[in-house]
Amino acid sequence: MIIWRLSRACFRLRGGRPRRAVFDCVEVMGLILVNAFTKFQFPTPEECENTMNHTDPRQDVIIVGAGLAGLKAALELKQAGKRVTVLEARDRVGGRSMPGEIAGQTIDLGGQWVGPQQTLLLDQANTLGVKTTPQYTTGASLLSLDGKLSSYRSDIPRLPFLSLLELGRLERRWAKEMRSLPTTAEPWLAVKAKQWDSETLESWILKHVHTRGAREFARTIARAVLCAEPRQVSYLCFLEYLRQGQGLETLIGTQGGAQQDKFIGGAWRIPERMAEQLGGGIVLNAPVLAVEQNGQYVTVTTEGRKYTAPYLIMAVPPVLAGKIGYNRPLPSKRSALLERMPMGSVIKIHVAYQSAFWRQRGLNGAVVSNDRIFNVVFDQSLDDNGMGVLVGFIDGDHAIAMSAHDETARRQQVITDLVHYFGQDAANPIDYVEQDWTAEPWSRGCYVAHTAPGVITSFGDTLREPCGRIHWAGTETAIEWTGYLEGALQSGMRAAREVIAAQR
Ligand SMILES: Cc1cc2nc3c(=O)[nH]c(=O)nc-3n(C[C@H](O)[C@H](O)[C@H](O)COP(=O)(O)OP(=O)(O)OC[C@H]3O[C@@H](n4cnc5c(N)ncnc54)[C@H](O)[C@@H]3O)c2cc1C
Repeated sequence: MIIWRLSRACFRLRGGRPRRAVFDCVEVMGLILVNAFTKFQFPTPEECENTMNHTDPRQDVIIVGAGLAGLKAALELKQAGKRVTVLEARDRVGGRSMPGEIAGQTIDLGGQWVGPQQTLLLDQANTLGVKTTPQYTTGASLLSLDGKLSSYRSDIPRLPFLSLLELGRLERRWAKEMRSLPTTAEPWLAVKAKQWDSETLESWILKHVHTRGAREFARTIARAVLCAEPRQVSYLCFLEYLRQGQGLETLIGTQGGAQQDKFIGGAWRIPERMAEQLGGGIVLNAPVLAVEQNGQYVTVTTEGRKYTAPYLIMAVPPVLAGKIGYNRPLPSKRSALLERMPMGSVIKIHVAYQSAFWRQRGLNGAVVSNDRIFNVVFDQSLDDNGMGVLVGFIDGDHAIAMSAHDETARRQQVITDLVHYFGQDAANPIDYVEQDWTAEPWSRGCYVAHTAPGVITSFGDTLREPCGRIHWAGTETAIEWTGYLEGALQSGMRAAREVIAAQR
């Protein structure tokens, strides 16, 4: 309108009608003023701040989450010459890998063990100068089954003869069934996927395992590895977890298994050093609230800031990815999956004593129990001579129940259980440290997400599928060792590769 009036004024001037031209010019100025007042809106204080704080849009990739998956993706992208910003909700990096201290000894409040099969993690640690030390295994382990305490010297506890026979058969059956799953981590494509995903692990146990000892052992295993009750987990989900962890023996094993070694000084040093290697580009205390995909860019909103880049890697637990707002809604199948991948429940507890008194009695400090609340325990002492430290877990339903109590009540329960296992020597610890992962708002539980029946076969195929410019990482999306530090690294590498390929 304004342009039309201006060109008409010029035309009238050239045509020798100056009075009409002046009239047109006045009209134009009036129009400009009206437009300015009616269309211009003052930005809200929030918009002002957002505009001021908009980061450099020349970033190539934004990564949400500075756990091992997000950090690995960032390092891979940096190595490929990409500019990366990592946004982390907490005031520290590492996520489910977290430092702690008991009586002056550094400890892992989150992930800690590594097995010889976990080569990405071992290589990563080696590159960063983080060394391993074997888990202490000298001596006998303890089993507390239905109130009865016994000791054993292998990874399989001493059970009644028939239970042991059945347990052997069960292990062989699980090994065979897990081998029938695709090695590409697409369990929904398995020939028996629908059948195995139509029941819980508990209903499967009730149908196929008959002795009490073998049943209880199977249930304890599920609780120990997934921190969830067998009635909450689909049988297909459990089998896929076994497959990713190379079978039951490897998953629960110490020598030759996933608990063979620990990291000297703590596994948490790995993400810490990865962050140092990145040399900047990590924004802490920056919970991502919303993600907008517009044309060629993704814009991410944190409290008071916006970040823009062509691609985004979401490296947070599924349940938290589902809480973020998306301007272009995720495909309904994908949303449905995020809403149906709850985390397990676990409280990790360290207890320190003047000495590792159990070692002097020929025990290695390891305990498995079906009848106690503090039901999985390991030795965490540095050596034979100094302070003794035990580390263990309260998991599944027990974790939810104990989370509702205060620390004094939990401590009392833990010490009571330790006295049941190790006798009165365990009654007087010198220090106690706990980490309740069910209460962590930026994890919402641990170690890993699981799925109930029907979820994998209905929605599972969207697990790693990019949604526009959003790519997915995090241990839950791993192809091997989901739930572990190894799986987190592997998922970060895969997501980085996807983004590099998409940018070509
Ligand atoms: C008690 C315990 C014991 C374990 N034991 C072992 C073990 O012995 N060996 C082993 O290999 N693994 C173990 N694990 C599992 C291992 O720690 C995890 O698999 C791994 O750390 C997951 O890494 P990740 O990067 O996928 O996710 P995370 O570590 O969860 O990282 C995700 C990050 O995203 C951040 N975040 C979440 N939401 C947002 C948001 N909206 N905006 C910004 N940031 C956000 C979180 O703060 C977090 O830092 C254990 C875990 C726990 C808790």
